[in-house]
Amino acid sequence: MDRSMLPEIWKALAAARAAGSGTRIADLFAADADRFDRFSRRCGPLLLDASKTALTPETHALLLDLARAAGVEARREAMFGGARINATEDRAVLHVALRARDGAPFAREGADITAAVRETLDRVGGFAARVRSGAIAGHRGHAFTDVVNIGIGGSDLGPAMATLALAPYHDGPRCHFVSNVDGAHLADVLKPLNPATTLFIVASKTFTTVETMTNARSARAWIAQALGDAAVGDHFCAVSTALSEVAAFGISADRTFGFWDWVGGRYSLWSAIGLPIQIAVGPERFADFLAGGAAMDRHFRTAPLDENVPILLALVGIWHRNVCGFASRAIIPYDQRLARFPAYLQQLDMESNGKSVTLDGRAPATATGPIVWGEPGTNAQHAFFQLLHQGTDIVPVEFLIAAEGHEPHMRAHHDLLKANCLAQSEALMRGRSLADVEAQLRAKGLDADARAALAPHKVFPGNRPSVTLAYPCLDPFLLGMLIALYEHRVFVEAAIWGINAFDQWGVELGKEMATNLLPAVQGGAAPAGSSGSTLGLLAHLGG
Ligand SMILES: O=P(O)(O)OC[C@H]1O[C@](O)(CO)[C@@H](O)[C@@H]1O
Repeated sequence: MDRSMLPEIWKALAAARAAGSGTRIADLFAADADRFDRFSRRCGPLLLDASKTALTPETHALLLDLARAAGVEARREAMFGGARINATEDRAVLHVALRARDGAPFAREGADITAAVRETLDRVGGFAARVRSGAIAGHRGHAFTDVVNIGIGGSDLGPAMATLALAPYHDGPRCHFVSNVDGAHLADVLKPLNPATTLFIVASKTFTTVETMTNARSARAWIAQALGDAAVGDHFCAVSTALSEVAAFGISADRTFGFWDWVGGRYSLWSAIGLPIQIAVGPERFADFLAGGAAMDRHFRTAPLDENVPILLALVGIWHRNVCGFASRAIIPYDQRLARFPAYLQQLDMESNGKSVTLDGRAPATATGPIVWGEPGTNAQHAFFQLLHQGTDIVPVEFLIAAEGHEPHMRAHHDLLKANCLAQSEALMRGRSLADVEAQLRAKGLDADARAALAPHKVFPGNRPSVTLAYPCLDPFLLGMLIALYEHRVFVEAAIWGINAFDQWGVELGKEMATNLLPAVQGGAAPAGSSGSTLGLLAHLGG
């Protein structure tokens, strides 16, 4: 099978979708007692249930053919083998090497990179351990009570999301995250902190990102003003691939942790960028986190396509995006500590797959990455679920739920959380018919006119798809599995679409224009060609 077969398979999928359009998801359960088992897959403690979608054995088989014809397996091997699959940046994509724990060598250009990875992560772990114990202290000898990570995008979202997710394991200094160039962010974070007990991590792959460097310079001034210039070195460390830029900023080599151009920013929390996670929960739990990622990698690489969890999650994504035409997907963790997970996935998914050009420079034959959004349940139910249940757009939902919370003394809370999560996927699927609504209203004693006026508003169309990821408990290992699962999902979808998931040229234009506009904001002339709108806004906002 090869890509020349894709048009035929897309056509067969469209035909199967049209043929099945009269069948509701709920009816598929009635027709198949094994539907849950047929469309659920497991990887260790993680279960993916895709049975509440309109997939049938026929469409599932076609989707698997799509993956085969698109060369997903060969591309997967190319990634694990260190090929330069990020063609537009001429880079290998080897974040999987960061979490390899079984001693298997990872090679790039024929050279084993495992030793360098191990050495750097051991250095990071050693530094984190000494910050945690107080062996590394501030300029005046006080142990660090607070750590502020200054970074943005992949140098922020991963560590911020994971640190919150692992809050029950947090036994190190408090960790804070400053990303926005809006001075409000840094100011509000620093307000309650004591410079003498605060350590800054400047996290930037390039060490040129304007937001991060601006925040880092302001943080340096904050330390210098409170403790003197000589204190700065003791209160800063850095994570970057640009070691000379770090040195130029004034951070010493023994407090600088490198990584490599083959680690994309949005795939970097497994690297030294994970330093805040290591400081928060300790190197041993970070090792469990890496082990969870590695377990998902092994599964992704070795499980047959039909048993492969990332493959199924990707195929469901393709089904909804391309065959059903749904423009977005909602990520709803019924897990408050995954509150930042949707934002993290927005970068992972949308920066990777928000592309309109294929690897060979053409327009894609199909739509590519959907809009990804979400918030934790149950809060989301009281905010935007109205639209999910009764709106005119269908938004497939991805629910996440743990069997157990970390608060055994609050069992009643977790029972309610679980019941709500399961109820929502069931309600989205089943809906409520006009006949049912009318019967309910009749039972309440409403007369015919009142029933006719009210009933249409209380109808739920149903037949709205969702998948559920269920796991025993959100621990470091499980979190590692979950993130790696979504990374591989994004990878498989990109392989099917034929796009490069590892570049991000789409962020450049805005950065360039901001640089050009800065002088005008500061009272100078506006760049030639500025639109009337921008000129009007500049005048209104003032220099
Ligand atoms: O780590 P850096 O180099 O500061 O970049 C931060 C983020 O900026 C981006 O390049 C997008 O602007 C992301 O891909 C990256 O994660």
